Amino acid sequence: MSVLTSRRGCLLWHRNIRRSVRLSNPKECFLRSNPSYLYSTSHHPHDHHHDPSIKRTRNIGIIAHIDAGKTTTTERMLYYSGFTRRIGDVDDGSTVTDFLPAERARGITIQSAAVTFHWPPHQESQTSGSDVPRSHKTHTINLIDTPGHADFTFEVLRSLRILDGAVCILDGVAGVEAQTEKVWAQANNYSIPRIVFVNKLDRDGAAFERTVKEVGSRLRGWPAVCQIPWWKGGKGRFSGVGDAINLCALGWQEGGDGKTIETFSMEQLAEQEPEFRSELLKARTALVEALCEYDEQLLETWLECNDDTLAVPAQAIKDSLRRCILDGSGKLIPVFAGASFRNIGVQPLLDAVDDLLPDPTERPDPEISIGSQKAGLSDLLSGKLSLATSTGKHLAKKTTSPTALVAQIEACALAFKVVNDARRGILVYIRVYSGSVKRNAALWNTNLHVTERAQRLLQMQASDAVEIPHISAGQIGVIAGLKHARTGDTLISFPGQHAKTGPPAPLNTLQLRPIDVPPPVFFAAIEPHSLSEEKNVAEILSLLLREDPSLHVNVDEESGQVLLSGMGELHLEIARDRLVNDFKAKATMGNIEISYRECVLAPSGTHRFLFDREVAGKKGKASCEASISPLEEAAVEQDFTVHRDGNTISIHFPASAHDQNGEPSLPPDLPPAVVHEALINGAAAALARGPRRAFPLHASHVSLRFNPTTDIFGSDTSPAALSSAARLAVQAALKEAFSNGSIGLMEPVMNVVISCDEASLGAIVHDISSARGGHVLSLGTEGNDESDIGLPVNLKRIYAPPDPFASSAGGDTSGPGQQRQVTARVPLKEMVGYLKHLRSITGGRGTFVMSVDKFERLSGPREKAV
Ligand SMILES: Nc1nc2c(ncn2[C@@H]2O[C@H](COP(=O)(O)OP(=O)(O)OP(=O)(O)O)[C@@H](O)[C@H]2O)c(=O)[nH]1
Repeated sequence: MSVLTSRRGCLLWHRNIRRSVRLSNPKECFLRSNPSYLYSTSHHPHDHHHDPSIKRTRNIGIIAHIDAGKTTTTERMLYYSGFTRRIGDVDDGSTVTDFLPAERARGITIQSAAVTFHWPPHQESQTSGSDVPRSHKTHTINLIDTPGHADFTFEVLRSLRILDGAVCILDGVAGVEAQTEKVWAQANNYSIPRIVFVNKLDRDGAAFERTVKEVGSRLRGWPAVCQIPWWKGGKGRFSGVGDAINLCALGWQEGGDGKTIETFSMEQLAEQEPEFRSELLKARTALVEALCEYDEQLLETWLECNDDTLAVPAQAIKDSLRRCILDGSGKLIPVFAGASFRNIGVQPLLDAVDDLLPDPTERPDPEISIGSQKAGLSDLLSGKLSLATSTGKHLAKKTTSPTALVAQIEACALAFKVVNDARRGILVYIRVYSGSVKRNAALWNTNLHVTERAQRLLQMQASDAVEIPHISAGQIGVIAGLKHARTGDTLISFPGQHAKTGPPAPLNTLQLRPIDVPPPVFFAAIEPHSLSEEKNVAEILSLLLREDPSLHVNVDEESGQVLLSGMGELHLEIARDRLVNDFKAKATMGNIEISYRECVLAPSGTHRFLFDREVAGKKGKASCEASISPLEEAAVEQDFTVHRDGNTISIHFPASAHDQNGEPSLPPDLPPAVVHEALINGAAAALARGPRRAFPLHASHVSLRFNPTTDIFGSDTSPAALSSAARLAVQAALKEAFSNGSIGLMEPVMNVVISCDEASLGAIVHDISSARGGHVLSLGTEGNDESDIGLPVNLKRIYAPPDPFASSAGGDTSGPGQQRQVTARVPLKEMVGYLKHLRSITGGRGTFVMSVDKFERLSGPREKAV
């Protein structure tokens, strides 16, 4: 049984225990009643000599379903912080954060921009006094904007991994939507502390109670209602909120800019809004009771207040909320209320960001990969991680110990966004995880293996920028002028590093919070309007790829056709907009099509290819042997193996070709790393185009055999010649497989989650399983279905104030329970245009999300239909 279903029992249990050990030690009493003291002394694993202002830094994001009001809320935040002089309006396209023309036109956020502002503004802050709430001291807020559409999931993931906290905005009419659930689950994976803001409470049909219950049923955490909506006189205009933490009401003037907030004490409410006052008292009791189930410290305070929930100090409640959400599990979810568009509720939400969300030093150690090991960054930096064993022979040869090497790392940062700014050129947004990136530092890019100099460092304020001398751990900033760094690359600064090969291995492979990008499933041909445009179009495409590495470009070796592939139709449409409208490329994008794959069904023979031709005016000669087999049958135990786009490529050197250290013996101008890269790139190019229908290969294993004595021809053997030899040898193997009839076709199969009401369930299941060739995996009732997302929550116990405008069906706990959730696996081809169909069979109420499960071999009749 869960904690939540045994609320009362659990409370009593705590009380008994606590009563019997009544605190007698004054120091312990002090610690318990001053949780902030506990915070400041807590030792944190990666708390290495941070600048004190880091405690007052919040790196947060706003996550929401499309149209929930993220942009509107951000704009209000910037306005109240004094950052902008007028309130931007999404509908007239003048907002600060959505600054790409494509975003303005669509009114959706497709690109994360980080904006730095201060809350509260300096003139309103207080700094003296130890019991001053956090929200009275000026904090630096780095707000990272995240996109809301499913096609931009990787944008979302890339932003999520650098956040320390998030505000999730819900539409108070639509409630919790499919995309919100998806992003919420991703935020759970990254353990990001979150608070919820129920927006649009001014709209007809707004239902705070229903939305709160959906927070419980669909986000699977306990909603801790911190504010309740205030409709004047019970059913009038939405004009403010009741604050259950501070026990007061906050009122906003109709039609004003929202800067002036009128506070109403409980005494005033007793006179003017007695019913609202009594609801607020209920909310306070429910809040304290809920927190006590998760937090013994608050339970203690409550007992000290003689069980009077109203006597519990506001600060103790804030500290408790903070502790309860710090682990990022989403088990308890603080809920706030407002209507950003009417300028209601935004300032208290900002206070909650300061008060409840963590500073960078309170976050868990960031994940890294180094060589083939996975670990935490502080384990590496503190020397706890044993590097020598991971890469054995590489480090053994070095004279410096790995610990001493690690100690020399000056800075470690993650590039989380690349933006082409019309005025400033290419801007790379970074988050620094350790040390400090200084102006002019040489930065080694551990993904691309190049060094670049950070010539200018900026702090971005949406469309304005301020030059800064360094960006230190925990902070977010921008490097201007980098030529290579892409979204997702790790940059390290290591004094005395070699400009070409970077820091010594394995430090040169250090990667922060790596994420897996699933394979692209849609593609379209890009046709430059003329030959002279080709180069320009190629440059723009490479910039698009730097911005968004979930886009891929393939140039077909034979036809010369350029194919752009991505995660979804909208993903490619936006790329086209960027290409044609924003970058003015003179090119056309063809139809968006499903990206099938080819696979090898049986192992091929071994093919040797001797390449002997002039490449760019220079003689090139090299040879190589290749064979190809189905991945599951291959014994992948070669000297050197890499995974590429769902395939593996191995290189095997004959035993005679190794030196005494076990490294392949190669001429000095062709070191192992160069030979590996050239051969792998050649093989990967061959795999990009299958012999049957020109689709990329998938689930295949290439084995390359390379003998330096017979395959290298003195100075005629360049890396380009090696690549060509490998490519042509693999192509020969593929050709053989094709002529033997052993090339199959594969299609992307999606995991689909459809939310609908009970009435449309039958029609949806029938359509999915008979018309679309899908398999229904489960039919859950939201809220009852035990999934791995979190605890099942007992809806009946959740507190929320009654909705004054509830429809006849609403108002009881069964409301959200009627929602059903269909989980199915369906071929992507059958899901094209599904939203329209779903809307028609559900009267517009059904929603769905999907993600690639895997590629599956096509059966005979389906294969013919391709
Ligand atoms: N009535 C009302 N409308 C609102 C409120 N907040 C936002 N809106 C409207 O809702 C629409 C969507 O708001 P946005 O701020 O663009 O939403 P978003 O979440 O940023 O959307 P994307 O950028 O598309 O993901 C706009 O037309 C807003 O004017 C609100 O509090 N009340």
